[in-house]
Amino acid sequence: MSRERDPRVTKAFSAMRSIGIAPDIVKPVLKHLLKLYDKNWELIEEDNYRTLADAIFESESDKVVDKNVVVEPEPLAKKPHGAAAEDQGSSTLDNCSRIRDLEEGDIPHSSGQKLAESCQSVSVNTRGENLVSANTTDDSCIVVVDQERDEPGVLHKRRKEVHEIPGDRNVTKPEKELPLNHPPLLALPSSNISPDERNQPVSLPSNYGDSLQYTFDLASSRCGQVKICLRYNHANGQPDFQSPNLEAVLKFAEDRCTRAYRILCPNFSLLQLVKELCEIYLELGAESANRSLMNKSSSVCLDRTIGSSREPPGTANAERNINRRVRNCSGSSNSLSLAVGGRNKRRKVYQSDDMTNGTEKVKISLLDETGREQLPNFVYIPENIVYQSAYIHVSLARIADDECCASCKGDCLSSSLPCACARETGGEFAYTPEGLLRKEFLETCISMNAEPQKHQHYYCQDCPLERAKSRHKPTKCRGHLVKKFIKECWRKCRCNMKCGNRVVQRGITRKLQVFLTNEGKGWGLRALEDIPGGAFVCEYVGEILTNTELYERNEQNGGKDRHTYPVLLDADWGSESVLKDEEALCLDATYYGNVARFINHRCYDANLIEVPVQVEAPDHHYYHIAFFTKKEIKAFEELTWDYGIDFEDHNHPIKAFLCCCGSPYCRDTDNNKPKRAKGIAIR
Ligand SMILES: C[S@@+](CC[C@H](N)C(=O)[O-])C[C@H]1O[C@@H](n2cnc3c(N)ncnc32)[C@H](O)[C@@H]1O
Repeated sequence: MSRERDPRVTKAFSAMRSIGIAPDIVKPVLKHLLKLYDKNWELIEEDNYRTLADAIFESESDKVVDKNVVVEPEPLAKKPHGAAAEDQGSSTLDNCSRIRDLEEGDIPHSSGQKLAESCQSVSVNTRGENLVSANTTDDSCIVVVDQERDEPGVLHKRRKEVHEIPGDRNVTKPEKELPLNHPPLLALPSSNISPDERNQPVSLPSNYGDSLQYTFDLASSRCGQVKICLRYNHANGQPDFQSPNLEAVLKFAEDRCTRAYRILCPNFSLLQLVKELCEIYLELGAESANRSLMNKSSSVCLDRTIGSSREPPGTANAERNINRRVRNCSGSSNSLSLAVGGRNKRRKVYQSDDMTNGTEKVKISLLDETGREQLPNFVYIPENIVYQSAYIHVSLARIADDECCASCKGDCLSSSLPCACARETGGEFAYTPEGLLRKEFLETCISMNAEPQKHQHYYCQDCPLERAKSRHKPTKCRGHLVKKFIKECWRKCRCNMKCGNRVVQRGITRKLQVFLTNEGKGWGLRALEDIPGGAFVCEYVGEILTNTELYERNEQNGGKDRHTYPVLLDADWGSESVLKDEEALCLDATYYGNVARFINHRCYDANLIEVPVQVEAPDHHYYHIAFFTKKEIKAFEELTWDYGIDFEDHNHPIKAFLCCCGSPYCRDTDNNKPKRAKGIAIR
């Protein structure tokens, strides 16, 4: 009987085939990866099989190195870069074949230069439009940036004038005037690159460190052209060396950088990075007052600029950064704090590549492009922690047998009947096998949030909220919405950690970033990848306080904190006649919290929704607040949540902020009046 092939294997083979890799090459690598990742297909399938493709390319290049013979690889119709099926036509670089398509007169010639098939040069301009390949005589690659400039001290020349700059000995004049959309055709044999009168090239000597067998030259001309020459001397000693296709080199390098430096921008481009390098070089060179800085430390600063996780090239922010000047580099080598100066003013761009200090499974970066904001002062914690008096007693004995699935095995979602935990959720699993909220569950939660008055409420006999406000004369309870809970499987359950009914407890998996918003809301949280609707994003984590402790805390600081972050855990408050003080709980993320403390409010059409999730405690006094996407979210979209503030409630102990959510349904009718106090109590 023939065994049926796992559809995931078939898919992997076909993804690789689409980029020209034969199954016999794929098979051993895939096998190895499956073993390495303990059959975790997600890691292999991620980014359209990027890991698999990388592993194949690595193993192929290892073969070449190991045997010191060139293995003729399968012709790579397309090279994976983010997507295996990327269209080669969208590639930004041409290789030698393109040159042959050009007219003879268009091919750049420099004096005495012979064209060799093996090497290409690339030209880019600041508009990112013109790229050309040409051949040079040695194994170096040359990048030319043609930047039009009109700043004093830097000549502004149109492209067709570029070749007429006196003193620019390195730039070859093409015979013909180029069509407007045609790239500048400049081929510069690296050996001929010499400094012009103004800017000396930055050059690392070939004996810079024992292993550094390359030279790296940067030179600029008066017309604003910057030339980079890279020479790798090892190649000279290898008779079999063949210059690789430049397009492949760039794409490999992009892939490698993306992984090594954890670049999250899908549009990361090495060419853009090179372009920025040239532009920074030009800008520094143009500033004569900074000449000494340029001579002494520019190479250090440039290294840092590139090595640090500034906005990845290719993004709007990277474009903006081009106009900034590096004046000073500070911070330790792994601190990504970088000082960037504008022409007349100093600016600081605070960045951290992981504000969680390694406490989450994924890194979460922090970015302030304006340099205006103080870094948030709080301690990052990935899980809630009791401040002092909150009564949270977690013990196996308190979990009754019918409150867990003690007879389940493997993945509860794969069983035809809902397990005991699912019965606690309301008879059905809340999650799909893909780990998303089921549509009906999500829709009910959204409707409950949008129109709470249409849903059932609990009314406490003795409301802890009112009691905290006035011990002697508490007013009537205003009601607490009866919430829809998720009960996840936990320790006493016999399913495994990969069970589909364990989502929130696995923690953050999405790529997120804390950034400074432009609308005056302070810091905010955004997605760095597309996230489907119904996906878990993060939990609201903070100190677990009793309602009284929260009230006292607020009294003590007199509402001085610009941002306060309490959330009530009031789902069960009305179910008991008198709730003990230590059981009326809330979460405060002001001093201890996670990324959720940065989620800003948006009236009605926020993209996140909070769902109460029970993990360890069997009662509803304590539970987790989990944020799920209401709909698909695009990369770089800010993540928002409707705090449920009644902006008209002027008697609330904490004054609401002036809402700048920008929603067409904004409930704050006061938002064109003078600013109110900041700080809120959320729900
Ligand atoms: C949970 S925090 C969100 C993170 C906060 N922006 C920060 O910088 O730390 C809530 C505070 O953010 C600010 N905020 C949130 N949403 C806002 C909005 N729509 N308009 C104005 N301020 C907002 C308010 O100061 C509020 O007290």
